[in-house]
Amino acid sequence: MDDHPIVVENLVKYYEGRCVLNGIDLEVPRGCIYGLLGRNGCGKTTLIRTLLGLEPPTRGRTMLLGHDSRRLSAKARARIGYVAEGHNLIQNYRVRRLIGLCRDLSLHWNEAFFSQLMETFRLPMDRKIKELSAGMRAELNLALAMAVDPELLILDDPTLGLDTVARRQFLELAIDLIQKQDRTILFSSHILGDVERIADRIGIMVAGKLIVDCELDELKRRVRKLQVLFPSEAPKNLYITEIIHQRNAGREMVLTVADWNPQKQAILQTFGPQSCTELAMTLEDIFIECTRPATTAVVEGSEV
Ligand SMILES: Nc1ncnc2c1ncn2[C@@H]1O[C@H](COP(=O)(O)OP(=O)(O)OP(=O)(O)O)[C@@H](O)[C@H]1O
Repeated sequence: MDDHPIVVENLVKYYEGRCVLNGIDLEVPRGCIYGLLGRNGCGKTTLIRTLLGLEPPTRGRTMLLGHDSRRLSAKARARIGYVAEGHNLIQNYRVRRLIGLCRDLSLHWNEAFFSQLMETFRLPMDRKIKELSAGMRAELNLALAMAVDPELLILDDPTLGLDTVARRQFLELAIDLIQKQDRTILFSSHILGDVERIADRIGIMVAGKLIVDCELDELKRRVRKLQVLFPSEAPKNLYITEIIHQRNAGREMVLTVADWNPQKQAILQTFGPQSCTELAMTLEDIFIECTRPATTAVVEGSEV
């Protein structure tokens, strides 16, 4: 359990009779930066809130740092940093006062690291929270979450509202934190380039299910996009399993497939293609293919 600060077992969550988390299993290893992806409303925030014990599961359970999320002690909570989506902070407090309050309340406050963050973000200490821009609020929230020197940092869309420079600074800080101290980070984001830059493990959720859960390199190795040209009309059905997406246009077929291997290649060859060219894929391409409405393929559980 210690090697996996986040454990999710068969998690099911219903809201008003509607299933929003549908049997999620997940283990995030220590020292990992886990990027949680998914289209709007697929259940990322609900999963994160359940992990933190802010929402009860309907079935299954979640564990943080070896403790059941529903019974996290104050001591365990002190080892976890959390930035909620939307950056809710006490609006009438001035920045300086809020920082003081958080410093007083926290069991572990890393002043040196916090000063480094404030040096980076340069926030106006005497301004009220409600007078800050959305980006400034995001920066303050991040700084406060990181300053408690968390062993586990959970961030729900943390760079929402940050400009390009601030986003890059945040990503560098996150990498710093993880490399120096072997901490674990789980973050959700819609900015695929950022995720690709820092995450080493990826989860992709579709309609409450975790359809992808593997290392980023592994995901890129396993999901292939092929442009295949046939002498006559491209066949409608290749009888190859785990096709994520297939688009036919006359003699041409563009195929996105999980777990491309020699057996599948041999099946393709029986259809006598003239040429088969592999197309480069970014994480964003893979994400788009995996979250298309017709997608049923699953790329998960690949323990590397
Ligand atoms: N308190 C709630 N009561 C009822 N339904 C809810 C509640 N919270 C979330 N939902 C629903 O659960 C589903 C998942 O929402 P959630 O906020 O987890 O998605 P998300 O992936 O974080 O979306 P986004 O990327 O837009 O933030 C949505 O259909 C949402 O409307």
